[in-house]
Amino acid sequence: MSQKQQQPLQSLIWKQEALDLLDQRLLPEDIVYLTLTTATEVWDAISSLAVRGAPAIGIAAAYGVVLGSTEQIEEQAWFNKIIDTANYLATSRPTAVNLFWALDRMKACAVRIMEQKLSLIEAKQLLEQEAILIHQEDEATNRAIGEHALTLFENDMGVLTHCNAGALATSKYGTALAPMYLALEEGIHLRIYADETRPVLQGARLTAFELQQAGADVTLICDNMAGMIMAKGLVDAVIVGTDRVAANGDVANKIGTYSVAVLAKAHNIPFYVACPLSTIDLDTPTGDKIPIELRNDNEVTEGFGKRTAPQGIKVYNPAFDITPNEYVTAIITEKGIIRAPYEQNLRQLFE
Ligand SMILES: CSC[C@H]1O[C@H](OP(=O)(O)O)[C@H](O)[C@@H]1O
Repeated sequence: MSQKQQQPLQSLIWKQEALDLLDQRLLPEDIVYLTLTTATEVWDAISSLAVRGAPAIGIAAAYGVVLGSTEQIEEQAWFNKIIDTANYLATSRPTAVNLFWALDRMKACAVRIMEQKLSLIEAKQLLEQEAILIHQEDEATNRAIGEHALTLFENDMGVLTHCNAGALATSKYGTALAPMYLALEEGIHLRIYADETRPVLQGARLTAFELQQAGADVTLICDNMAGMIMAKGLVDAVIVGTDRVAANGDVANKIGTYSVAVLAKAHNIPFYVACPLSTIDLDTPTGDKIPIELRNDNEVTEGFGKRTAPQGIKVYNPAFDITPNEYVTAIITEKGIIRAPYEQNLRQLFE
């Protein structure tokens, strides 16, 4: 890796009795790792966006279940505590389906453990192994997503992305940013445009940061500039992450994604969504059934310190929006590139 390229920071580091979590609220200025030792601390970290990004949220919650399994006296109480802890962590944020997918995996692991009549020490070790497996699988999954996505990009293409679906939103590589990391490895030059992504600025604070650290050609733009650079012919493709894909291919992602998708369609620019199978929710039939998180007014009126709106102003702050499937050119997964008709083609991924 050249001097100017640096390994991306790890969003989560499991330390057996503790979870070290990169506090993404402080990036890009400060690099601080929180050491979490309880499920409550993990809940707070997810809810406050200290850790964010669908896969990273799922991984953190899985470790949160392990942290909540320590002080049991007998196996039924241990099992009950595991289920209660998982259900508690499920209340931290409503939209990213990876949270619930990871917690369901941990609960299923606890059921398997109970069938084996193990000691509590052995039980906790198996539960910890499941969380570590979720974490390790994510890295391989993201690299596979990147390999499939890179087949869609050519040297010197302009690629726009929204929010942060990079290494900071996952275990490594990211989903939408995975092809950008692989392009760097293979010497393919991509001109990357990162939307700043108001109001929490995941694009400016996180995507621009991690891609600059990696030595990528990244340009930061305000969200309202996306249409203009598309009109100037600077964008050849859009690729974003997602927090939940409905069974019909509708996509929930960071607020502003729908606007980018409509602009891309207007300019005949392909709009790609990158995600692992764990983000595809066949139990939710259409995008309008995906719960959209509403966050605090102050993210809009005084984000990062300075107040930028009158006191008492009404605020609407949905953290996500829905992009209907007709705007989605393809969904790129670890199993390959999925195109319409999404209903049948997504279901086939799980057969
Ligand atoms: C790879 S999932 C990233 C996904 O999560 C972000 O939301 P948040 O930062 O609020 O967790 C955004 O929707 C990204 O596309």
